Amino acid sequence: MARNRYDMDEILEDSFDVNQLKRLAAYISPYKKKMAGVILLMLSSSASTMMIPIFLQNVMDVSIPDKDMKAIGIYSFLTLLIALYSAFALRLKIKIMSVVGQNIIYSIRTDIFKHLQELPFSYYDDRPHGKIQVRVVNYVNSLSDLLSNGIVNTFTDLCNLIFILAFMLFLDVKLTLVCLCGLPVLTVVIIFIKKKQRRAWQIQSNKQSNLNAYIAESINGIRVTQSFVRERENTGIFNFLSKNYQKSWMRAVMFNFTMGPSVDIISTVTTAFIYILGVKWILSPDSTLTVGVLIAFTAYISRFWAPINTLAGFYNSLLTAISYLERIFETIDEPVNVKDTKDAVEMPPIDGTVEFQKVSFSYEPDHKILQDISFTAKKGETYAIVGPTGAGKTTIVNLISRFYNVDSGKILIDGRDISKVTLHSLRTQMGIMMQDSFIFSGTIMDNIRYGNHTATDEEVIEAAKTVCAHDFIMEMENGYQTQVNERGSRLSAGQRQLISFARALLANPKILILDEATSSIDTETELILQKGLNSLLSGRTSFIIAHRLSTIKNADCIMYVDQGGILEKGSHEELLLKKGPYYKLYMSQYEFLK
Ligand SMILES: Nc1ncnc2c1ncn2[C@@H]1O[C@H](COP(=O)(O)OP(=O)(O)OP(=O)(O)O)[C@@H](O)[C@H]1O
Repeated sequence: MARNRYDMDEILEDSFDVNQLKRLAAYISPYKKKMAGVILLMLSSSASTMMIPIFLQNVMDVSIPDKDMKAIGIYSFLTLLIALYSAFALRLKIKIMSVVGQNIIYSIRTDIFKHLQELPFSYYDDRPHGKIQVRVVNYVNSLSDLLSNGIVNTFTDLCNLIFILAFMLFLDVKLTLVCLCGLPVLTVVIIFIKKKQRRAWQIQSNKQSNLNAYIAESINGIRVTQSFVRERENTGIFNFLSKNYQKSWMRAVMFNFTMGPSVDIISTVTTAFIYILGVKWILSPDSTLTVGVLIAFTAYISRFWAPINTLAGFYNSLLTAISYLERIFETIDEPVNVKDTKDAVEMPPIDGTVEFQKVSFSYEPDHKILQDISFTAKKGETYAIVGPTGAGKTTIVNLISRFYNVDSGKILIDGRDISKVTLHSLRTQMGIMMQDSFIFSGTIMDNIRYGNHTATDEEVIEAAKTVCAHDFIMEMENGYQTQVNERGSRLSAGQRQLISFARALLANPKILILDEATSSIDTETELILQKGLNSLLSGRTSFIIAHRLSTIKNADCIMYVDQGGILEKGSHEELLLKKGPYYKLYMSQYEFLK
């Protein structure tokens, strides 16, 4: 998959896929009864308001000439009642549809988030995180208007149009035909701008995504930015992206704003024609058209164009929503290529033998990172993986947890191919401490307990003691209940590592993976920690990646990885005797310390 950046637009869909609306309909479906109820309510309200011009006609043509004050009073009272009922119906509609709209949005957002939780590392490797966030938050929110008002209003307005047409035809067929002459003109306007309008909204969604990606990247990298005094350059990039967003937005809304005025112009012109022709027809000697009918008819014309205006608005929000829906469903459809196979079985309690059989792997096609790697770590053994930066050490341990699928070869745990067992049963039996010791917002207790919700406070404290984290935690204002921020910004790098370490241990794993677990910890603490660990590691198979070779000297086996393969392996003493790359690495560190 091509990598995407904040300054790269995502590929736009050319043709509109109706299936996206069908899929949206599936989210709407549970609320169709409520929506139908609201539509009926609105229809009853508009049907009653449609009586008002008829009252007007009667007042003009009958009650005023007859000086019938009682009838005028009744018509006024009925008009007031209808106005009150309409206000009540509108209020109820807003109340119900806001809840329905937000419920639908909630379901869509839940589905995206659930899917994002399952997507493999490779998905996140390939795109800026800001572009993912914008889909979950902004794009989904943008559907709010469509779902809360658009759909119900469209149905109501379509029915209104039919009612109004019926009333207009009832009043005067000729005037109705004059009024309908405006519709073909509107259709031409819609056909003319439709494609451009959709493309404009797609581009706008892209620019919004780029801007979001840059904001997320800038916030994450703010410390580096300020250290290298890059604020001005970054503001320049931001302004450029923000300007692009603004321009794309202006262009897209320009199309939207074309619709309203077009409807207004067409309605004004047809109304003018109706007045001219109406007056002319009234004045002709054999006319049946009365002043009351003409006034009532013109009252209907404005009602006739109002729903058309709303329908045009709905059409606008539909086109906007479609450009967002494309991105939302694209995320939900993103294939989870690291997942349980159909016949996947539960991994039985792991004993601990890990075997790589001719494993090859690449992140990107044609760029092999590991080539035909084979080794077997027996139950309870500590395997250290060393080698130069970028040699593939982290990649090896990521494959053991099946964060990526291998290109070829097999990884077996206790003789079982890990691609044939469920991910859940595999990963719950592993303790993984990654290079990035991510700390979540919450208490220290929560952070350590992250991988084992059922662990008691005592077990958490025990794990913290083992990794020498207990003392510094107790020195904090609320001990284990101290609140830490996302990324653990109020903790030192070493403290963050110790908390992640405790988290990995608490999962009580059969296989423990420590990727640069102690690189930020002072040597004195590391020495104490090492002692505690030795007893803890017994019985568990562990993989330790470390650049500081002093930490892995006692490993059962040390693998030196480089150039896509294992260049040598053996115990510390054996490798020193070989005088190969490990020896050179060790001597360089030894020399460095002298
Ligand atoms: N997500 C990724 N997408 C593409 N290439 C990657 C990705 N992650 C790592 N690589 C590449 O794979 C190679 C091995 O990376 P890996 O992280 O396994 O190295 P490492 O030996 O653990 O390095 P270090 O000692 O610096 O942690 C590197 O050349 C790196 O550029």
